[in-house]
Amino acid sequence: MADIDARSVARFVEDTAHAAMPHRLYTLIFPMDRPNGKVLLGMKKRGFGQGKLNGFGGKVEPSESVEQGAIRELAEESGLRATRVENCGLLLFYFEDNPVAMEVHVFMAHEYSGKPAETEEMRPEWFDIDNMPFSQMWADDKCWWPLARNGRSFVGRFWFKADQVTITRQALTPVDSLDFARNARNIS
Ligand SMILES: Nc1ncnc2c1[nH]c(=O)n2[C@H]1C[C@H](O)[C@@H](COP(=O)(O)OP(=O)(O)OP(=O)(O)O)O1
Repeated sequence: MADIDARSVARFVEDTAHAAMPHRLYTLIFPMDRPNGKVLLGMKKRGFGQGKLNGFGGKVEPSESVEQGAIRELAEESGLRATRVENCGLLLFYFEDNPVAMEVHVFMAHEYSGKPAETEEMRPEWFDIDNMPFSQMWADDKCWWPLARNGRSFVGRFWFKADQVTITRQALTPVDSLDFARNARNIS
């Protein structure tokens, strides 16, 4: 699974090559119900990733932190208001037909209020954390979900073909801390 060590992944995110590379910031947040072993996913009804089950999230606005963006997107897409979140992963996606990389900051929501409600963008549904519907999710999710599910922080890089299904190369590693990702910003 992991083909490079944690420091080299961290260095990649920090180094000048990545810093100079066009990339856009996104969030991805998973409301967890640990006592019942459940996670809330949403069926994406429109736009990028339509027809896939995923966590909630989207583009980070210039005026907000990635954490604020994750909480906002969760509220907009599911109706839940997160009150305790944890940054658990960083995913970098490259597509062969797009020069702009996606830098996705992954969160777990451990405490939240409200009831999940269908929105224009997402249809929420609870799933068993040990029986995830990977065949309906992005192809990378089955690689890193076991780390997230077990409370490990991780950094992953995935190179996709234009079909948005086929992964041609990947690197995934657990990390002790995601502090190095705190200064994330959009590069255009
Ligand atoms: N490969 C993969 N695995 C897991 N999750 C994702 C991917 N690729 C992705 O894009 N994602 C996630 C990251 C984000 O949470 C969404 C994509 O955000 P998007 O819906 O395009 O952003 P919004 O800001 O909500 O979009 P609009 O409102 O402009 O439609 O998927």
